[in-house]
Amino acid sequence: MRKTIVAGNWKMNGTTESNKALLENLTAGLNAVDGLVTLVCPPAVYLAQVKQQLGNAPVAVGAQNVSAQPKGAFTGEWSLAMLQDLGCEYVIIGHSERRSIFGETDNQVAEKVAATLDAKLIPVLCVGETLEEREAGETINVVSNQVEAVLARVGIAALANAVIAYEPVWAIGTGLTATPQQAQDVHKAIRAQLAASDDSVAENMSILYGGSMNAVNAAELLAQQDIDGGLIGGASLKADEFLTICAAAADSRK
Ligand SMILES: O=C[C@H](O)COP(=O)(O)O
Repeated sequence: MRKTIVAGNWKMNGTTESNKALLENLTAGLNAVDGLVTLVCPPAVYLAQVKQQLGNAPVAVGAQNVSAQPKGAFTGEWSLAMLQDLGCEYVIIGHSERRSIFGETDNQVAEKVAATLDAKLIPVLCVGETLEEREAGETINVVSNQVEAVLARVGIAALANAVIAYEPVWAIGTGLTATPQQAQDVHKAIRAQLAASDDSVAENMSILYGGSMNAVNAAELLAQQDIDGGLIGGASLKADEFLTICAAAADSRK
């Protein structure tokens, strides 16, 4: 059975104090559940703090981005070796904010995924369409091209070690959520795309939904057959909301 993953993307939020309180509340309320991964992705400057505070708690730590370069004169960047050094296990790659604000291309995203897989960390590859693309009926094409760019670079066998997150851009931070059916349709299409290369990779791939997932709508989204967790922004900054989503994810496995 594929893993269910509840990932908190803290984006550019937090302070040493607020991180400490958030993690205290989170770990106090969290129940370890077989097959359920709870993941937090703080800003890079706080990765060491978060990793240290979590200790042996059943919460994995990920970065929100990484350089595909191994080392050297790349001011402002950090490497996979540095993330390994800190004990990070996951890296969010190709988030729509990286694509739209920082101009990351499909090729750059593919290089980052390839480097992350080589380093034996787990990439969380983000894909998703804009509102214009959805209204033009292009959703499946857009998402499938984003997946294909990575598939063509790393191959299906390596991609088996990744996680995919479908995040409709129009639902991110807007309070607008894809309906469970809209999300399920895209997740199903992604799985079918993978199955065209390898049935077993497709069957075992965790495909997360992201875009205004919260304590109220999580259960219904997570009940969909092809939704295997969430990539949560705003609601991951509140321990009680995030814990409610984790509980809904645990229930969805029953
Ligand atoms: O990475 C997380 C997504 O961008 C979703 O963010 P949101 O839950 O604030 O809409």
